[in-house]
Amino acid sequence: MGPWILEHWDTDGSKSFCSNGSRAALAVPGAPGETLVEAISNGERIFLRRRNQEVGIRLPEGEGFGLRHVPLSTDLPAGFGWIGNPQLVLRVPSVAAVDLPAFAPPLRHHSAIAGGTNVNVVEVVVPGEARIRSWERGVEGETLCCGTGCAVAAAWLAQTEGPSAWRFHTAGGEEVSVTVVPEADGGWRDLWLSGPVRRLGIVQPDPSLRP
Ligand SMILES: N[C@@H](CCC[C@H](N)C(=O)O)C(=O)O
Repeated sequence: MGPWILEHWDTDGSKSFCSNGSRAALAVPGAPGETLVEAISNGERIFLRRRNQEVGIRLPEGEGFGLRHVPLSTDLPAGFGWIGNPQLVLRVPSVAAVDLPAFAPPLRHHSAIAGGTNVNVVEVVVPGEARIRSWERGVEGETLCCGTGCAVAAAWLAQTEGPSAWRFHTAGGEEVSVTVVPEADGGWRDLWLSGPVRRLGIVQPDPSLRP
C-alpha cells in the first residue's frame, strides 16, 4: 500500500501542515494497530505509529526543515524553526503570566518573518519538562495544543541547553512528549512527537459534499 494522503485546513480556510491533525488520523475506524504508517500530510512526508493510547508522528526532516535565525528585537530568548509551518518559540519565566492575546499578535505578523508565524511561549520547569502555550496562525487565537510548536520548542531547547527529550504540559491540560536528534546546522533528525489520541465520535459526511 502507498502512503496515506492527509490534508488539513485551519479554521480560516487556509491549508497547512498539522502534526496533531496527522496524529488523529490513526483514530479513524479500521486504522492499523502498531504498524508504522507512512503518510504525506499537506505535502510533507511523515510517519505515524500507535503505542497503546498514544500516537507518535515522525516530523519532516532534511533540507529546508530546522531552526534558523530571524532578526527579532526581543529581550526574551527566542528560536524560530520551519517544520512544514513556521514556529516562533520564546522562553518566558511563567506562561500563566503572559497576556497572550496582547503579546502574540505583533510577533505573529512580524515583518522579519515573511508569511507570519505561529507563536509559542515556553516555561522550563526542569530540564526536559516545560509548560507551553501557543497562538496559532490560521486560528488567530490560542489553541489547546500546537504539536508542531511543541516539536520546534523541543528542538530549540535541545540545541541551546539540552536535553534531547522533552515533556510539555499544554494549555489543554494534556501532555505531549518530544524526542529529537539535533544537528549542528540547526536541522534535526528523528524528531518524534507523541501524545494521546481519542476518537470523539464518527462523522457521516453530507452526501451532497462528495466531489
Ligand atoms: N496553523 C498553523 C499550523 C498548525 C499546527 C498544528 N496545530 C499542529 O498541531 O501541528 C500554521 O500553519 O501556521
